[in-house]
Amino acid sequence: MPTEPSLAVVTGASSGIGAVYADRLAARGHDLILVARRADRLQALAARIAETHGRKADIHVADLADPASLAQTAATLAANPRIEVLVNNAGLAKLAPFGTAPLADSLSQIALNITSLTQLTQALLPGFLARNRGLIINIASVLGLEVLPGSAVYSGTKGFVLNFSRGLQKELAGSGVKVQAVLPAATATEIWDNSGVPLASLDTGMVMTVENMVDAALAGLDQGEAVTIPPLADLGLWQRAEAARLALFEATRTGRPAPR
Ligand SMILES: NC(=O)C1=CN([C@@H]2O[C@H](COP(=O)(O)OP(=O)(O)OC[C@H]3O[C@@H](n4cnc5c(N)ncnc54)[C@H](OP(=O)(O)O)[C@@H]3O)[C@@H](O)[C@H]2O)C=CC1
Ligand SMILES: N[C@@H](C=O)C(=O)O
Repeated sequence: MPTEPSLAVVTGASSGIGAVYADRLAARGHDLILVARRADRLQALAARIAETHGRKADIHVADLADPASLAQTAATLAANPRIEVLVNNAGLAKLAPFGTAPLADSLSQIALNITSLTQLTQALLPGFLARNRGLIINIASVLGLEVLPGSAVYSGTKGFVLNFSRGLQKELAGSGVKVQAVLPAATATEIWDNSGVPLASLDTGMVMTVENMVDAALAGLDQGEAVTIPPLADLGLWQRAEAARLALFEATRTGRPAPR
């Protein structure tokens, strides 16, 4: 009996990193559900995917920062047992000093980067666990590891994505459900011009193409990496940082105040 190809959901598929993930997952044989607000962009991508890869891409137009639209999206996805992959990619950056930034900018970053990612994961995970099969790719950022002036809220949201992913990885260990956190560094997408820091103002030598970013992230996935930092050549740096982080945590489990 021929089986239907698995379905991959990509949020924020209308541009940048999400659009390339959609292309690459289609090339790997997945049908797709493309989620974002801009229907015209999603339709154009769905047509390209059908033509290039012969895969079916449905579009789901939603504002994931809007609670009602998010709830409707979560319910629709939860009801689809063919979904095997969730790429939590939709994200927003507003890079400005917190003290003077509009509160709405902070809250919209939290709503999209944290709340929607959490709610969509919660919607799909029970089905993944019931079928003991699934993959969740959470797009964080290297700005989840470091904070620059102007990135307090954005970095906070991406720190959440990294730690949320770590928690899921521990809870799901031994199951057929895998979670990868991806921490891109600067990548040439629309996010920059929308963030208040124009892409053209960045040192071009530090900016990756979207295609290179996604292909490196998928190479990390294929090698079983739990956390992938696409431009990081020296994996030992990450391993030493992780070892130091765990040693620091262990050193707090004394139950006593430090002598100082
Ligand atoms: N580019 C970079 O340098 C880096 C990016 N990242 C992360 O990568 C992810 C993708 O960003 P990137 O491709 O760069 O940026 P883009 O701005 O190109 O893409 C963002 C995507 O999110 C969607 N989106 C934005 N707001 C909403 C919303 N309210 N509801 C639904 N979808 C929404 C957009 O679609 P639409 O407007 O049609 O709704 C778009 O498809 C983000 O999580 C970002 O934080 C991490 C590190 C570096
Ligand atoms: N998305 C970028 C900031 O706008 C980043 O995470 O580096």
